[in-house]
Amino acid sequence: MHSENERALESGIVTDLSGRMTYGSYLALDQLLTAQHPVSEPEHHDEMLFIIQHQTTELWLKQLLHELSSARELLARDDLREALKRIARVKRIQDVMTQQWSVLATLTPTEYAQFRGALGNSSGFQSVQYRAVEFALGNKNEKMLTVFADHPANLALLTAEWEKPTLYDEFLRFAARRGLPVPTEILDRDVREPYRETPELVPAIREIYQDPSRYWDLYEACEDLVDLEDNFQFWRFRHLKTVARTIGMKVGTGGSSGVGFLQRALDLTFFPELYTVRTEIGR
Ligand code: HEM
Ligand SMILES: N[C@@H](CC(=O)c1ccccc1NC=O)C(=O)O
Repeated sequence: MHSENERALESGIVTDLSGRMTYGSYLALDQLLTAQHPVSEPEHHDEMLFIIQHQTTELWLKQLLHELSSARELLARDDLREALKRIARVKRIQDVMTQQWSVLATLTPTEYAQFRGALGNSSGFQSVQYRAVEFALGNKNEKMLTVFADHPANLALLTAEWEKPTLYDEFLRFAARRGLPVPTEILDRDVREPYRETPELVPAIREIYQDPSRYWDLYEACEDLVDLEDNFQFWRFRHLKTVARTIGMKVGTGGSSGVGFLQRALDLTFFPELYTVRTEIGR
């Protein structure tokens, strides 16, 4: 059929692109594709993968922040349906981020050890976008700001996030406007503090779970938030497991104990009452 095994270009295809917007110019590919700078000498083959894995994750983190900020604003404007649309996308992005660990898992401890020394004290712990996502979801920690003291733009980004209500704060304010008994101590809380479990909130959540058809959109929203937290924990878990298989129990380049430090993040929760209510359902 196609004996030459070559596709003819159609006459309408634009090939003279001078002075026009192009794929590369629109996407700033000259910058994006020249931003990989291996530091190992001689250059280690696997360092490129290490860089690309982090850079792609940072791009997705940027998109997560974009969606989470928008979800929060939509909730503040009482537009729960649109906010849930944003969260649906967040969940899909988290799936990709978690799946992506399997690529880095092809990096053996032997290979990584050959360029780890070149990384100095750099560490994912210093990811400002990761920290901003954690803040947006309620895991606020003022001490984390000190890590960015050397970088005014990052410090400004994270400080702004630290001062904003979390996604859960906005959801609970919305629920209160819908007439649910959200305690005022939550509505008036200092949003720069980590979100802490408030037992007095559980009855409001229980009301939603006991009568789904009455509160269908809120019910759906609660389950979406639980999905989001689950997904976040899956990402943390895959990170932990990748770290364990790559550096074992070595201390981290960022100065932490390594696996033990990452393990303790798995005990954190963004939406505690959404889990507590599960113990009470059907009682
Ligand atoms: C072989 C690959 C990796 C190893 C061995 C590793 C190791 C570690 C270690 C030991 C820590 C604790 C902080 C420290 O003392 O350095 C850490 C934190 C962190 N890493 Fe990685 N990591 C790897 C890949 C990645 C990738 C691909 C990302 C994606 C951006 C990432 C993001 C993070 C983040 C966000 C933290 C802070 C976690 C928290 O505060 O709970 N890491 N990593
Ligand atoms: N903390 C890692 C180093 C590391 O993974 C890393 C180094 C530079 C930039 C990002 C990194 N990723 C996650 O921590 C280690 O201790 O080997």
